[in-house]
Amino acid sequence: MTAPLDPRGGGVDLNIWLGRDAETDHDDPAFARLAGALVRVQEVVSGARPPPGLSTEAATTLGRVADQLEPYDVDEAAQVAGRQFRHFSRGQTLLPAVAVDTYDGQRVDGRVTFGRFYLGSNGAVHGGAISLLFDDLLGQVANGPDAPRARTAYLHVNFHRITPIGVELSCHAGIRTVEGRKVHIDGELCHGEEVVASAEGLFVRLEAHQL
Ligand SMILES: CCCCCCCC(=O)SCCNC(=O)CCNC(=O)[C@H](O)C(C)(C)COP(=O)(O)OP(=O)(O)OC[C@H]1O[C@@H](n2cnc3c(N)ncnc32)[C@H](O)[C@@H]1OP(=O)(O)O
Repeated sequence: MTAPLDPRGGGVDLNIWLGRDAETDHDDPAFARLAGALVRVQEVVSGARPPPGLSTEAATTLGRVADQLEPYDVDEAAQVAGRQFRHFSRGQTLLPAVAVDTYDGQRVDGRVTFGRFYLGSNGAVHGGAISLLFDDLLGQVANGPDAPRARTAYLHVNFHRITPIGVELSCHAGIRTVEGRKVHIDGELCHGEEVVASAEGLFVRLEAHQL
């Protein structure tokens, strides 16, 4: 098995617990490395105050990279971003990288550190980034290995305390109830013992014509 690429330099397994690493036709370690490099650029650019000359030079360099990649545009069925199940964030550079510690089919416990890319202001993580984390984490639990595909019908997020950037937080999600096609999932984001945000989501399992 290919070692996951951790943009923060660690090396734990993740996403594999979804059981989706069977979809190896999309596994592309070189692309995952590219996504990891882009995550690093997002992070560094978000926190940098470079001199104008360097900004101009870096913009030219990044433009050149985009020019190189643009001819390889494919439709959704063929794309590899978001399908790197052996790598952090599945190679989807929008998502914060979650390291999964435990998963039993009903509940997941993991860790996440929001970097400067996710800063709202005043040292706090942007609320939209927290909602994104919950949508994906709860969504992955809803879409576990043996479960039918499900979509978020609603996601209710409560922001209890400022969520700090640059600090390792724990994140948790677990199925509360399943009623027919409706899966209710709860989530928490904690700084130490303190719950900084919580979420409650409804995921509706799709019918054949909705896949
Ligand atoms: C591995 C990848 C993990 C990543 C996961 C990320 C998850 C996502 O972000 S998905 C993208 C965001 N979500 C979407 O785009 C969904 C858009 N909405 C839809 O497609 C549809 O509204 C959908 C599928 C959720 C439900 O539609 P439909 O299948 O027609 O369900 P419908 O028959 O109306 O309702 C089924 C049940 O759910 C309930 N329900 C549906 N929507 C809601 C809602 N918003 N609030 C409360 N209840 C609802 C209905 O009342 C009904 O309940 P009951 O059976 O008790 O009468």
